[in-house]
Amino acid sequence: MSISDDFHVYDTTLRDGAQQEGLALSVADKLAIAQHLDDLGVGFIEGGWPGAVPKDTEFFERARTELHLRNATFAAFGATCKPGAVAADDPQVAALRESGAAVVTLVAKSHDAHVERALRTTLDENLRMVADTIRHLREHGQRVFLDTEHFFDGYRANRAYALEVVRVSAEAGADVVALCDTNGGTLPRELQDVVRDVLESTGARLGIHAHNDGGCAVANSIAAVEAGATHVQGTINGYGERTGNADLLAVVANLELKREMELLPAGKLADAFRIAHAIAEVTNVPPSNRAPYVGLSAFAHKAGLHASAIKVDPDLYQHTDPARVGNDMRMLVSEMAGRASIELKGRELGFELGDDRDVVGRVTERVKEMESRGYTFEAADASFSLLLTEEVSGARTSYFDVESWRVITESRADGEAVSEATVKLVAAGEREVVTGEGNGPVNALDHALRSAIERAYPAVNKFELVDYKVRILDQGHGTDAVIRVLIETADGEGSWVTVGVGHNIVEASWEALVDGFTFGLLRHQEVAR
Ligand SMILES: CC(=O)SCCNC(=O)CCNC(=O)[C@H](O)C(C)(C)COP(=O)(O)OP(=O)(O)OC[C@H]1O[C@@H](n2cnc3c(N)ncnc32)[C@H](O)[C@@H]1OP(=O)(O)O
Ligand SMILES: CC(=O)C(=O)O
Repeated sequence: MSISDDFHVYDTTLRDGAQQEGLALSVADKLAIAQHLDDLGVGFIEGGWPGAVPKDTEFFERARTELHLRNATFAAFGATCKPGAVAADDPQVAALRESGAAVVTLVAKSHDAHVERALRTTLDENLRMVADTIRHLREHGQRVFLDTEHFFDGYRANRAYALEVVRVSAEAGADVVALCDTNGGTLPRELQDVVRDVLESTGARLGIHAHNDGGCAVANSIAAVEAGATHVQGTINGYGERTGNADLLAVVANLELKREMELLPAGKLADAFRIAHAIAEVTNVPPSNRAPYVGLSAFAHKAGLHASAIKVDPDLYQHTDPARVGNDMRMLVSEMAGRASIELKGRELGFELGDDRDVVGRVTERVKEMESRGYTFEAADASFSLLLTEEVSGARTSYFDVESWRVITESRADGEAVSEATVKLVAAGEREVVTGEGNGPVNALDHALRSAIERAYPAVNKFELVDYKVRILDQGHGTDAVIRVLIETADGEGSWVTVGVGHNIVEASWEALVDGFTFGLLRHQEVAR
């Protein structure tokens, strides 16, 4: 059962979202996403087009027994019957009937040129197809929503016909007529005027289905709701064909937080961040950091002036409290930092620096100076933490003293290139001279370093290099350029990022590697010996 019929939050991630280039969902993926959507509390989940896409037919079959929805109602998507045919005899309409979905969302033409040129039939025949299919499904006990393809372009070309499609649909029994901005090029003010006119002229219950080709899908959805639409369609993370559909979480968050509408079950908006990211894991499409509300950067502050005001009151630089959508405020430390940024970031990392103006001043200067040489701390919290520890305690955290390291790469007779590293260091009073092999120089150094210190610090065996990023900073200099390396290390419980910079890629990698191990040992509360 849907939560409330007064306003519909209608998700089409599994149908229109799946039309995104590069997104391919298995039936298991679709079931997992449907579960997340139900947990979020949307009213309707459009599961796909049974009868047209075999996976979607299977999805509806399996969903019946494998999913027990608490909040949402399934909708099956499909087209009206064909020109010259009756709905009762149409195999695709039969598939919609047999899907078991309580709701069928029919797509119909509402633009005269599409009826005549794409459907190759008359305007009257299209109206008959729409009415016949709606009536047929209603007689078989299904609720019908109607998606009017290309509605806004159709309205511009032939207002009377576009309105007639809405009227006929409502009279035939469609509960909602969703006006579709299929090509996504309509602007909010025009869209709002059209929605108002359709509402006044037809009295039908209206919905909105907006695409983002002009970058206005969320704004258009809100504009439609403000003009009287009571059904809003969209997708999680704005997935969809071309530039995507309206990002449903942004639409809902805006309406709940800025218009005081209650659309999801109480408290569920605070799951938005978690669910957007959980669904991105299933789709295997990296989530955009810059997504409104749920992006990692949505509440990340970099400019020093912002931080100084946020110190007084976070609301001074935030449009809403990130906790309301399950996100967090983050401070970014960079060359644009001021004292306040350092103080707030320090607090985030567990350092109370408020009373120590000298330390804050020194750290600010060091960050600016190091960033001017190519370091970046905003993505390397662990290196920044080590820097802070050094300035607070007066000494660099050190678990081992490196005497020297070297690495060679040889091409063997079999054509394979392998690297061998030698590391000489003193750990816990013992001198170690250790070699390590690897499929590249950094891999070899990683093996040698971990062998050299594992006797003194066994925790190092839990560390794993999970990501390695290289960036050439002054590209004009070719092989003489400055190189920045970011290394992410994990220990099964979490991960941390360190940075190294140098003219030599191996030298930069070594710096990031040593910081990575040092931070890891500190994290495991190993005592430097
Ligand atoms: C705007 C949207 O995103 S709507 C959703 C679009 N989604 C999809 O297309 C994904 C699933 N689609 C499919 O699997 C296939 O396209 C199918 C099974 C629907 C149809 O495949 P085919 O029969 O091979 O036809 P094809 O895709 O080439 O053409 C579509 C046919 O539907 C007709 N059609 C288009 N819109 C409608 C409509 N609203 N009502 C009835 N028929 C329609 C077209 O005129 C065309 O008919 P024709 O075969 O007589 O020329
Ligand atoms: C129905 C649909 O997906 C559209 O018109 O964009």
